[in-house]
Amino acid sequence: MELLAPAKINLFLYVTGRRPDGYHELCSLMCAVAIYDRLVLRMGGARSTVACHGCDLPLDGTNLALGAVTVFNAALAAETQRRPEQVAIRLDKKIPVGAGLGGGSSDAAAVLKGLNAYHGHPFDEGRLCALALVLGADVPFFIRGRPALVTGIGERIRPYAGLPAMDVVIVYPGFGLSTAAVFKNLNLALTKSKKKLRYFPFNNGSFSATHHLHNDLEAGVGEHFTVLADIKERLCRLGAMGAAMTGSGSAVFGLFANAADASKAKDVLEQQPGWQVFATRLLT
Ligand SMILES: C[C@@](CO)(OP(=O)(O)O)[C@H](O)COP(=O)(O)OP(=O)(O)OC[C@H]1O[C@@H](n2ccc(N)nc2=O)[C@H](O)[C@@H]1O
Ligand SMILES: Nc1ncnc2c1ncn2[C@@H]1O[C@H](COP(=O)(O)OP(=O)(O)O)[C@@H](O)[C@H]1O
Repeated sequence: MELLAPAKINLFLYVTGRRPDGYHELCSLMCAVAIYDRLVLRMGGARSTVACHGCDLPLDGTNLALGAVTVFNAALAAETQRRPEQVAIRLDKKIPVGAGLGGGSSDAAAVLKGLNAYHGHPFDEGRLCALALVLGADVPFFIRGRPALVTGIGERIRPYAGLPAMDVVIVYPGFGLSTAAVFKNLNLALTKSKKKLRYFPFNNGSFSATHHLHNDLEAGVGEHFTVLADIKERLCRLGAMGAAMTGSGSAVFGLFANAADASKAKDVLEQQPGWQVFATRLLT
């Protein structure tokens, strides 16, 4: 079975609070983009394995693709009459790791959905999302896959229809960041998000690339990595309607009105040694 796992960007991300268990409450507009990891699943065998191509990831249960097999098989054994099977996964990694592009989460969601289809859909989408949340806060979004307003720590997902088709240039600056470390470094008192959130037309307004891009995690990361502000400025000079860091970084994206402008910006930015640049589009 062959699966494609798309990356995502956070068009805006507000941190609205902190739970007693340390996780943060968010309000984020998320959309998948057309950059894909490719996974090939071979069913059967004595034990589940993962082999990664294109990057150096752990190959044990901490690999989110393999973790998804364990979570799925445990639920299958406990909640249905079906017999779990071991799975050998080949993962061709295209999404930069630790970039705020959700690659690991998307790999996990793709495996959960793929195994669910293989076994004849024993779980509905709601149950799959609950299994996904065990693997990571971002994983339920990828189960649904459509543009969404995401709240809670990532488990409340409301489809959002107000996103226009847009072209996106994503710049990975050559280093990844740890999501946990970025949240730890956040000064919640400075975000004052609840007040700012009032300005977004949640119910039926449409998204504006010039007004609504925002990321509460950006200031803290930007203090340590000034290259992010540099990337944003260069994207805007090259014609982006707006630019922001995605998720907990390190990647920065710019939104463009058309594919020709996005492609021109990519050609310029990828001259920079160490940067990996993608010209892609929102999967609206
Ligand atoms: C920030 C976001 C925004 O979309 O994306 P990324 O930048 O990671 O892609 C997500 O909330 C990340 O989701 P995900 O990457 O699945 O996070 P997890 O593995 O569940 O959590 C890693 C660590 O980040 C912190 N964390 C994560 C999510 C959240 N809502 N609050 C948190 O405080 C916690 O310290 C947690 O231990
Ligand atoms: N299949 C996977 N793909 C990417 N990262 C993975 C995977 N499995 C585990 N990880 C771990 O997850 C962390 C980053 O995940 P990733 O989804 O790439 O970044 P982000 O959370 O910033 O979007 C890294 O520490 C990486 O080792």
